[in-house]
Amino acid sequence: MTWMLSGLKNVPVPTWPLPLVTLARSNLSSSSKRWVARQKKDKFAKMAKAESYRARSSYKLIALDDKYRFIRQGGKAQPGWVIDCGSAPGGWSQVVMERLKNQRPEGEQSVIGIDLLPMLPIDGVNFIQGDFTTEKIKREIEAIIGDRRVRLVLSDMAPSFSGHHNTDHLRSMASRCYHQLCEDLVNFSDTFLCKGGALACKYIMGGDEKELKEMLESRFEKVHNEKPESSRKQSSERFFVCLGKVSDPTY
Ligand SMILES: C[S@@+](CC[C@H](N)C(=O)[O-])C[C@H]1O[C@@H](n2cnc3c(N)ncnc32)[C@H](O)[C@@H]1O
Repeated sequence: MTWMLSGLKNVPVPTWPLPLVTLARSNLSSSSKRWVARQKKDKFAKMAKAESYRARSSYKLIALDDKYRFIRQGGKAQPGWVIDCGSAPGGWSQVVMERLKNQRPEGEQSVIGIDLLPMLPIDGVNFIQGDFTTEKIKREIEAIIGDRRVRLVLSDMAPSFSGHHNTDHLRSMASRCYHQLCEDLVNFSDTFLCKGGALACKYIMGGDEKELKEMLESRFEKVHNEKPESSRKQSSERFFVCLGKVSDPTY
């Protein structure tokens, strides 16, 4: 059985989309049953369903953007690409497209979504399946963006694990994997993000966040540390919102 450490919560959840009622009746561990019960009560899960968002995580991006306005810099969509790393199932890409609505020429794609997993199409989103750190994906991005700039990089990425681990082991592995993902993301934004551009990324608290913040502060004019209301209190995830990249991209 394959398990994924979801970015939305720090409990193992199955990676396939079984209906909650099936999960509730199946032979699940007590922690997974608690997760199913929480999902049924969860205000943001209900809102996501009602508003047709593919994930409750959409509300995390909505809260961050309501506060810092990085999707439409200056209140008006700026030319250039938005890259959504770890985009599947598509909740964040949906929010970006919604906020860019009527602000891009008809038929023009303005968002690149990248994920290890497949993602159902979203109008205006150019999806690439693969690992964002690989040369292959970087070449595909270069082919898409041509000489246009990338003005925003988003990451809600979460590492996935397989096998059976005790909780402490899983937590420490998660912390190390997140840190590596964040470092890879900083290198990625060094390569693609334009001067003046913004980066919003998830990280989890685990001891290395000071080092990560310093890396970001050396590259951006402002680095804000946020915990949106929709991020569960018991989850150690937080978000950095970094504004005003100080240098040009290197690609
Ligand atoms: C919490 S989910 C993202 C949810 C998404 N923001 C949404 O709102 O629908 C995290 C995603 O990160 C992806 N991911 C993890 N490592 C990755 C990598 N190296 N390259 C691309 N995607 C990755 C996972 O496959 C997973 O789908």
